[in-house]
Amino acid sequence: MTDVRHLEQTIEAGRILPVVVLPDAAAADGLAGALLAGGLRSVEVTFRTDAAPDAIRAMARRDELLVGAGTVTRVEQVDQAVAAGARFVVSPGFSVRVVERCQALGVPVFPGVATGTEIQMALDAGLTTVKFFPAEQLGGAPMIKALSAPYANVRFIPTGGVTTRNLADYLGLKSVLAVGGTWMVAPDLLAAEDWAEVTARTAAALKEAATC
Ligand SMILES: O=C[C@H](O)COP(=O)(O)O
Ligand SMILES: CC(=O)C(=O)O
Repeated sequence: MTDVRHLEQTIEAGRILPVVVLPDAAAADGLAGALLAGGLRSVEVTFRTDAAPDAIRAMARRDELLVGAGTVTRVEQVDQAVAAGARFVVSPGFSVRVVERCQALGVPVFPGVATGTEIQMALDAGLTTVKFFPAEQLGGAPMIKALSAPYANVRFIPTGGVTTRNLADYLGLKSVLAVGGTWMVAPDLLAAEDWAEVTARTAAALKEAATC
């Protein structure tokens, strides 16, 4: 059983959760090294490609990196993710079945929410940290601020359209645990295995986040 508080503290320390879509698991170790070199200690590897389980397995070998699974929409993906070494699970939406499977396995889960209804589903399931997705399209930081009024104990991980341009708007909110995004692990960088640029963007993002 993973200590959720400790895990959330690790994610909150960097305040950035890179969302990785990796076409080929062969690039996973290079990517892990690039993120660590940039100063990041947590990453979400999405099940948007078949490479996800092998990529998670490869990245989870690095003890200093907290590796989670993203875009987990089905129960069998929870099992695959956990078997590969994922320490947390993220979904773009709220699935009762996915949440219950994670809870049965003792794996922290951050379901996606877009409305008060979904936040209440999370609260009913005993969860107080959720992904807010797709953040910019849903109204961005002002929307989170509005939702935080009635749901004062909920922490959000906004993802979707977050970049260095609007990072501070989100991280300025107490209710935001961290922001998720792809800008430091953009598909063109991963395809080119441009680890120097991944490290540079990661370090720049962390530097900016530290000022918020
Ligand atoms: O795939 C990841 C999420 O959809 C967020 O993507 P984005 O940071 O490129 O908007
Ligand atoms: C949106 C997101 O983070 C996910 O697909 O899990």
